[in-house]
Amino acid sequence: MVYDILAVNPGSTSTKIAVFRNRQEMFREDIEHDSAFLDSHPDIEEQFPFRRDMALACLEVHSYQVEQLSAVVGRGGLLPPVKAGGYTVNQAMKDRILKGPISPHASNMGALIADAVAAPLGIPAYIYDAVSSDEFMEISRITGIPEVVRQSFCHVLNSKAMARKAAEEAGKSYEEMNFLVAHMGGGISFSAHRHGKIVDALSDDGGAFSPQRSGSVPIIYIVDMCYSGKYTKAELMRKIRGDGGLKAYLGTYDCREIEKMIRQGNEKAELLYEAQAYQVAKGIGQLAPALKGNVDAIILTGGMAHSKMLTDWITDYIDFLGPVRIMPGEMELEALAYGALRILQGQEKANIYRDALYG
Ligand SMILES: Nc1ncnc2c1ncn2[C@@H]1O[C@H](COP(=O)(O)OP(=O)(O)O)[C@@H](O)[C@H]1O
Ligand SMILES: CCCC(=O)OP(=O)(O)O
Repeated sequence: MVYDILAVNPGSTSTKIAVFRNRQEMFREDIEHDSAFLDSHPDIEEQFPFRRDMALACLEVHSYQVEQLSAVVGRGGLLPPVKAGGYTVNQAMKDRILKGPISPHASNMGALIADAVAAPLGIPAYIYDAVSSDEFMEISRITGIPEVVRQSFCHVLNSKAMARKAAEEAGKSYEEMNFLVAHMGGGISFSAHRHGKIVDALSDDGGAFSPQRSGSVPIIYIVDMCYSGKYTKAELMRKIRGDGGLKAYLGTYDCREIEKMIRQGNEKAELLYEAQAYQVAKGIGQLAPALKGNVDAIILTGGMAHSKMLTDWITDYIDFLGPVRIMPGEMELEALAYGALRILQGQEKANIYRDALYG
C-alpha cells in the first residue's frame, strides 16, 4: 500500500515541510519566515494559518495535488505530559494549544497546521514523539522544591530518530540499546535512552547554555534579577530563550561566525566556545548515571554537531564514558513521516489525547 504523508516541523524562524511516499522523500522545503512578521504576529492563532498557507503554497510550487495525501503529521509541542509515539490531533489538543495553559514554543503549531491541512481533505492529522513525551523514571521528576516537578522536555523527535538510526547501523533494535544523546541546535537538550525509553533528560533550560539560550544558571541570581526592578518578565525570558548563551556574549548565535572569530585570534570567543563544549560534556555526564555505565554510544546531533572544533572538544572531555557518534543535523521530518507511516500501516496505534481541562 502506498501512502503520501506531509510532515510539518514549525521552528522559531522557519517551517520545514516534506512530502514522503512511504519512506521515500519526494521533496522538502525549509520555508524561512520574515522575522519582522513573526515578531509582529507573536500570537499562535495568527501565526499558524500563515504558516499553513505557506506550506500549502509550497505544495503548489511542486505541482503536488493535496488530494493525494494519506495523512499529515506535525511536530508535537509542549503539551502536558504525553506518551512517546503518535497522537491523533483532536479538539482537546487544539483547545489546550490555543487556550492554554501551555509554554510558548513554535512546535506547538505542528498539531494546528497538520489539522488545518488534513481536516478539509478528510484524512488523519497526527503529532509524533512530542517535545513533552514523558517516559521518565519517577526519581527523575524530583526537585528540591516540592512545588517544582521536573518535566520531560527535550528534542525527543530527533534524539530518538538518531538513536534508532545508530541502533539500526549496529544491527540491533533501539529497544536493545542504551544511548546518551546531546541535541545541539538553537536549544541544547540531553536525553538518556534506556532500552527504548527516555528515562531522564535535561531540557534547553535545564542543562548547557546554547548559541541563543542561557541553559541552567544558579537560581539565586535569577531570583535577585526578578526582584531587582531592572527587568520585565519578557526581558528575562529573552535572556533564557533567544538572547542568551553565546549570542549574549558575542552578538551572534552562528557557530560558523564564532569559529571564524577564533581563527582570527579572538581569545574571548575561543574561551566561550570551549565553555560551550565543556557544558555539553557536563550535561552528558549528568545523565550518565541513568544508564549505570551501560552506554552503547554517546550521540552528538543537531546543527552544531557539524562543528569539528566543538565535537573534538566534547569528545575529549567525555569519551571515557563510551564511544562517541557524531550524527550532525536532524532527522525530524523523516521521524515524523516514518512514525505516521507506521500508524497507517498498522504497526503502531495512534494514541488519543485526553486533557484535564478540555476532555
Ligand atoms: N556547518 C555548521 N558548523 C557549525 N555550526 C553549525 C553548522 N550548521 C549549523 N550550525 C549551528 O547550529 C545551530 C543551529 O542548529 P539547528 O539544529 O539548525 O537549530 P534549530 O533547528 O534549533 O534552529 C546554530 O547555532 C548554527 O550556527
Ligand atoms: C527542548 C525543547 C525543544 C526545543 O527547544 O526545540 P528547538 O531547539 O527546536 O527550539
